[in-house]
Amino acid sequence: MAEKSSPVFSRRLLLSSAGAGGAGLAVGALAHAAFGSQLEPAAKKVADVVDCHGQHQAGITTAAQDRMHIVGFDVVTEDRAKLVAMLKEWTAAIEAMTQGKEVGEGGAASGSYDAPPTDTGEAVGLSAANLTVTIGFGRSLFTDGKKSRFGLEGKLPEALIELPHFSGDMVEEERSHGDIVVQACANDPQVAVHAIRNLSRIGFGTVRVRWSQIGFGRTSKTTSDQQTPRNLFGFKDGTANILADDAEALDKHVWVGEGATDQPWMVGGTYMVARRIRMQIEVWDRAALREQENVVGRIKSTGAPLSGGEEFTAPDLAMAGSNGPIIPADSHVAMLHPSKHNGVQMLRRGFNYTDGSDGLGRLDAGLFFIAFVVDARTHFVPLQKAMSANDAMNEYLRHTSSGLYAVPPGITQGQYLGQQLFES
Ligand SMILES: C=CC1=C(C)c2cc3[nH]c(cc4nc(cc5[nH]c(cc1n2)c(C)c5CCC(=O)O)C(CCC(=O)O)=C4C)c(C)c3C=C
Ligand SMILES: [Fe+2]
Repeated sequence: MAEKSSPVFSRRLLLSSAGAGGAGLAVGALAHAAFGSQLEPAAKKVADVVDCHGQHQAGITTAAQDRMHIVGFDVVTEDRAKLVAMLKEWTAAIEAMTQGKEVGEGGAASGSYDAPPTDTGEAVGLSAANLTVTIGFGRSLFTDGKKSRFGLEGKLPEALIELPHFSGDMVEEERSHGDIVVQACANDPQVAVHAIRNLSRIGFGTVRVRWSQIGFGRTSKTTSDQQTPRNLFGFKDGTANILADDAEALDKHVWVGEGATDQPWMVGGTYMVARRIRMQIEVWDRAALREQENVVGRIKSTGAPLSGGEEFTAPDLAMAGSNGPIIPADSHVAMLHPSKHNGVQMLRRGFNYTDGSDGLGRLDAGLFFIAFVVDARTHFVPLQKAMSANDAMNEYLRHTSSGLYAVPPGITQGQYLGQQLFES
C-alpha cells in the first residue's frame, strides 16, 4: 500500500481560497456559480493524505489513527447490478474523501440548487486527517443460510466462518455481523463521521445501517515510531502488536497468500474480527493495583512484563514468583502469548469507545476490538476460546457484539473496491 503525500486540493485550501468574497455572496443559484468558480486554487502538497490505492486496502497497516467510525450494513436490494454500482460510487467517494476533497461533482455547495448536495458538507475546511476507509464482506452477503445471494455461488471463502458462541458472550445480534463492514479511521472525528455519513447517503436504497460504533482513541500501535497508547483500564495496549514494517509477520499472520485460500479473489486480502467489548469500568477502578497488574501480566506504569525489563522485553512466562509464575498463568498476556497458540499473532487495531452511561450510573465504555488475521479459525477462535475460558480479565469484560468479515485486497486507480469478488 502506498502511503505518501499527494498533490491534491485540500478542503481547507478550498475554503481559504474562497475567502471573504465567497462569504459575502448572496444566496441562490448565482451564489453557487460564483462560489464554484472560486474553487480553483493551485495544487498544494497535503501531508496528511493516505493513498487509498495499493496492493492491500488502507487502514490495516496504516499508522493507527486516533478516531474511528465503523458501520455494519445490510444490503436491502436483490439486484447485483445495483450493489456493484453502489460499490463503484463508494470507491469514487472514498478516493475523493481520502484526498480531502468533497464528494461528487457539485460537492457541498456548488451543485444544482434544485438537488441535494453530493457532499454533506461538515468536512469542508478540514484536512484529509489521514482518513482511510476499509471495507469487508460478511458471510451473509454470500448466503442467506439456504441459497446464494447476488450470484456469488462458489465465492464464499471457507475461512469466512460463522464465529462460534464463546463462553460468557452477551452478544447482541442487532450490534453484530452485517453484509458489509466499513471502517473509517482518521485523526479528526468529524472526518471519520463524514466519511461514513456520505457512504450511507450514497447507499440509500441499496444498503441500510445495521449497527455502527464510534471509537475515540486508538488502542494499538501499528508502526514502530508510534507511541503505545493506553486503553480504558489505563494500561499500555498494542505493545506486542504486528507492525507495518514486519513484512514476514504480515505475510504469515495477516495477508491471505496464494495457495492459502480456496478463493483467488481473496489473495492480498485479510479477515477482520470486530467485537464490541464493554469494560466494567467501576469494578476495575475498585481493584487494587496488584490485582490489575496480575490480570494483565504487565506493569501499569511502564507496560513492561511482570517478569522484568522494559516495555518491549519479551515476557518470561516460566519465571517463578512467590506463588507460582510471576506472570500469573491466567493473566491476559500469559493466556494469549504466541507461545501458547502455535506461534500465531494478530494485527490488533481497536479503539476505546464510550456510549454515555447505562442508566444505572455506570459508564457504557470499553474497547471496540478489531484484529486483522489471515484466518480466524487458526488466528482468532483458539485465542478467544482460551480467553473466555480462563483469562482473569473476563471478570471485567462483557462481549456485546461480534463480527467476521472478508476484507478484499486493495485496488489500483480505475478499479472499484470489491471488484476482485464481483468480476472473478
Ligand atoms: C482474542 C483476542 C483478544 C481480545 C478479545 C483481547 C481483548 C482485550 N485486550 C485488552 C488489553 C490488552 N491486551 C494485551 C495484549 C494482547 N491481547 C491479545 C488478544 C486479545 N485481546 C493479544 C494476542 C495480545 C498480545 C499477547 C502477547 O503477545 O504478549 C495487552 C498487553 C499489551 C500488548 O501487548 O498489547 C493489554 C493491556 C483489553 C482491555 C481487552 C478487552 C477489552
Ligand atoms: Fe488483549
